[in-house]
Amino acid sequence: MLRVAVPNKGSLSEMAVVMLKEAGYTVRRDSKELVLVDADNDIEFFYLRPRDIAVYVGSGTLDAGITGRDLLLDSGANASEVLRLGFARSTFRFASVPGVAESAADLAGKRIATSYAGLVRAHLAERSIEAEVVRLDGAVETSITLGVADVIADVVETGTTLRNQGLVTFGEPILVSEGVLVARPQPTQEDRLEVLKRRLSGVITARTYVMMDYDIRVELIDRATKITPGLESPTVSPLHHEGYVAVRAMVPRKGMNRIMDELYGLGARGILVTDIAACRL
Ligand SMILES: Nc1ncnc2c1ncn2[C@@H]1O[C@H](COP(=O)(O)OP(=O)(O)OP(=O)(O)O)[C@@H](O)[C@H]1O
Ligand SMILES: O=P(O)(O)OC[C@H]1O[C@H](OP(=O)(O)OP(=O)(O)O)[C@H](O)[C@@H]1O
Ligand SMILES: [Mg+2]
Repeated sequence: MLRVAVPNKGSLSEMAVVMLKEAGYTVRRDSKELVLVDADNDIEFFYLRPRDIAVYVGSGTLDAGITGRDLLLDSGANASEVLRLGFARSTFRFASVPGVAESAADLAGKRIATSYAGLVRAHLAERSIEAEVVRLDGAVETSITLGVADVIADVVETGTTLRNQGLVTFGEPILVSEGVLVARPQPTQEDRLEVLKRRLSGVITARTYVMMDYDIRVELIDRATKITPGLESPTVSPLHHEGYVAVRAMVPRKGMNRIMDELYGLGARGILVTDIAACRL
């Protein structure tokens, strides 16, 4: 049975659970449930603190886990990213009151407050910058006002929290993060892990693409399939109505309206879009 860690709270938790559910797994119904066996799918889920997940996976106690790239790198655990999950996207950045620093070089001698001390220390060491790292649990944006730090390094998504505290980012982002599936470099249950990966990839594809169907005159088929090339090749079937074919292709959800307009302009009719409930490519 594959043993998998799932975030039990915080920004990653809800999206991780929704994704597992869409992938056909049993998910917990109440937040007091910490361990859940999904016997039908040969998998056991452990609901754990997001920050601890890479540690469990790296130590070999659990086979895989869902966490953030920033948490994985901060932990220094012997685990690596095996799939990007596309949710909880954020950057990890330095910030301060305007005028205090312009680039990483200005960090020398400063006090830097963060919840990600491992990540910040590694970043400073790579650049041979000597600075003091003040490790805090959260709400680090307030630490400058309260006088314990000159600079912060924290998760930035919309930038609202920083703005509310009168802070501005400086320098290049330390990291671009998102939810990821992590596992050990040489997993023991490789086949079972592959099934989990394939199921989660299926959810990502089903969210990213839609299925498009349309009818078009045979002589326009080459031009039409340039607009909808599909992932490998579109399906083209003859229609009872002579001179026409039906085309079916996956298209990116994001561009579907532009694609429909283009196809209609070319002469396609009966253009239908349907959601993909699940897939294995
Ligand atoms: N506003 C946000 N937008 C996107 N991702 C975020 C945001 N805040 C935190 N994260 C991500 O969530 C993970 C941290 O999860 P964790 O549960 O430790 O903190 P949290 O989401 O801030 O929750 P809490 O503050 O309730 O502890 C990291 O991967 C981080 O990048
Ligand atoms: O750029 P924004 O959209 O404002 O999001 C970023 C904020 O979200 C998270 O904080 P959270 O509310 O989880 O509090 P925390 O600092 O206590 O973790 C993160 O730590 C930042 O503070
Ligand atoms: Mg937080």
